[in-house]
Amino acid sequence: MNQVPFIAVEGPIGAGKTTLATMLAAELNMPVLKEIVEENPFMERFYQNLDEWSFQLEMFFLCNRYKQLGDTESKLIRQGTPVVSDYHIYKNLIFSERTLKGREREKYRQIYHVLTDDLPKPGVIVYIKASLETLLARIAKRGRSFEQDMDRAYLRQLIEDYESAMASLAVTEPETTIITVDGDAVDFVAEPEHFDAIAEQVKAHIYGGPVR
Ligand SMILES: Nc1ncnc2c1ncn2[C@@H]1O[C@H](COP(=O)(O)OP(=O)(O)OP(=O)(O)O)[C@@H](O)[C@H]1O
Ligand SMILES: Nc1nc(=O)c2ncn([C@H]3C[C@H](O)[C@@H](CO)O3)c2[nH]1
Repeated sequence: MNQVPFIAVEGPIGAGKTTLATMLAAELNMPVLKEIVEENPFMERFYQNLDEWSFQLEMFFLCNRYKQLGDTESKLIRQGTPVVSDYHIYKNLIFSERTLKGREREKYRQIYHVLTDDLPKPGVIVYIKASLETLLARIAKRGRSFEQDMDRAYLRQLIEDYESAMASLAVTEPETTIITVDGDAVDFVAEPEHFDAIAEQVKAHIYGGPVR
């Protein structure tokens, strides 16, 4: 890779993105970019009534990520500082295609492309995939009140949506390396060698991988 390394950790809700991104940033000595959650004023209402609040929630996430990634590009990447992020901007489309319908979905798509087409895209995505059981256990362990009654069907759908999205990114953005982590079998928190194996793969791509 001959450009400034930009790594994104992705996966469905509770997969361990923030945890792994923070660990990778420490290992690689890079700043970590974390998405805004608690400050989102629509989060609680969204989980109580998806149909009513999804457009506001998706727009809030989109505007926040647009600002964060714009700042990251100007203040870090363009200055030569590599970054690890706990999300990829594409997740906006993964969620919005699931939560929005009809005209709102169409309007959101247009705004998404206008805002994101020239944002920096990561060269490496670490995709944590995990079963419904694993995700539910982690969501329960983390204990955010607004997530505790999450509809299982919604989470199950998102697992599938993530699978399709990663398969489609592999085709539409072949220059992006996708490292898939089996979140059911690999425990990068409890097993140092599991984390080391992921970190080695990332290092191989950013320092020793093919020149992009
Ligand atoms: N490999 C793991 N083994 C056990 N617990 C884990 C593991 N990874 C993360 N956790 C725990 O699971 C919970 C969710 O992790 P985390 O917040 O990193 O997920 P996330 O993917 O960033 O979530 P979100 O999609 O909501 O942003 C946390 O309590 C974290 O400590
Ligand atoms: N609908 C929707 N769209 C998004 O872009 C999005 N990004 C994150 N989330 C939800 C998942 C966790 O509950 C919580 C923290 O990740 O916020 C989202 N929900």
